[in-house]
Amino acid sequence: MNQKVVLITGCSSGIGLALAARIAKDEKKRFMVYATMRNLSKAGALIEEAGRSLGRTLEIKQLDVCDEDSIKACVDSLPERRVDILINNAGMGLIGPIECQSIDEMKTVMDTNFFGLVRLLKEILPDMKRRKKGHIVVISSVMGIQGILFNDVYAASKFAVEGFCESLAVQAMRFNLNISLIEPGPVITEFERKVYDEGLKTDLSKADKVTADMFSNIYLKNYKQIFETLGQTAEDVAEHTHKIITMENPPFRHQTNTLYTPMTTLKYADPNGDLPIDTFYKMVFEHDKVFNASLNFIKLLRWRSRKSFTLEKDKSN
Ligand SMILES: NC(=O)C1=CN([C@@H]2O[C@H](COP(=O)(O)OP(=O)(O)OC[C@H]3O[C@@H](n4cnc5c(N)ncnc54)[C@H](OP(=O)(O)O)[C@@H]3O)[C@@H](O)[C@H]2O)C=CC1
Ligand SMILES: CC1=C(/C=C/C(C)=C/C=C/C(C)=C/C=O)C(C)(C)CCC1
Repeated sequence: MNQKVVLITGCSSGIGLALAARIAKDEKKRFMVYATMRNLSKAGALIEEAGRSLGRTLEIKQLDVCDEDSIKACVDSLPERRVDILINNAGMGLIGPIECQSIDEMKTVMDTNFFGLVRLLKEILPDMKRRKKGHIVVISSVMGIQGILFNDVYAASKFAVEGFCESLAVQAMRFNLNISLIEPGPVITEFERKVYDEGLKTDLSKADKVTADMFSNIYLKNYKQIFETLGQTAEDVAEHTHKIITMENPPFRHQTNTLYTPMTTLKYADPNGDLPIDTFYKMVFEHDKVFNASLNFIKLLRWRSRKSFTLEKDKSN
């Protein structure tokens, strides 16, 4: 059988883990998945989730996207160094006022989210070009097209990824290669917990009172609520991505969360760029009660539809 080789980064948790398991369990067994992570001692959750696909359509390998040697060693270990589909997923978040973040912290975010992709492509792209076959899939974010309050550096890293891929896409086309940017909104994973916990620990003494207050009492206060209301599961994002890699003509950009699209649409609706900024400002500072009421309303609708789905399932069992 002519299986496609899929290499995925950052599979110890969240979206990477869900993606590796979903693609390895493809109904038609179309893929051989190399699920990679920087620290193999964290493989337990993936091993459990992979079940019978482990050793058949899924293998686990070490790869740190910040370490060129580890990328090369991983690619060299693959049969004929072949990668048909690269899924660049490894990434990290960072929130807070820039006054309270060190340049080193910011560099780590850029190094992981942006240069991680660049390092992988430097290793894999020449072979894909030679074979004139391949699909580069990047887990970007809605923050790859739209900045969000207190996500300055994280959004910059995702904008960098998007600018890089958009530039590369024309060249890729010449070699019959596809590039797809997957743009999830909030997803309930370790990312959310890590970013929130780090956010709570931020030393706000370097920020002025207005900024510190905005971060604690507006951003952090709304953060959990946004994830609870609009958040998707990692499995949901994996399902979208599985669909993208099985398409004949995959799109360049794909947003996974329809509840979030009203926000991103604002970006495309105004060439001056003021509309999303004004709207976010008003949502936060002027219409916060309406904004919170809307979130609660969406939460209620989602709870009711989940409840009726469970009842239907119970009836049919
Ligand atoms: N959760 C969300 O709301 C959203 C997430 N995204 C993006 O999705 C991707 C996955 O995040 P998500 O699953 O949510 O978060 P998780 O924190 O659950 O997963 C991140 C993964 O990246 C890995 N990673 C971090 N640094 C490196 C590195 N140097 N080399 C290899 N792997 C590394 C982590 O490994 P380790 O366990 O060793 O730290 C982990 O496996 C990221 O690119 C993120 O930006 C996009 C939109 C929304
Ligand atoms: C929508 C919205 C907010 C927060 C959005 C968040 C928190 C989005 C998180 C997205 C993530 C985590 C993407 C990862 O790549 C604010 C600023 C509270 C108020 C204005 C409207």
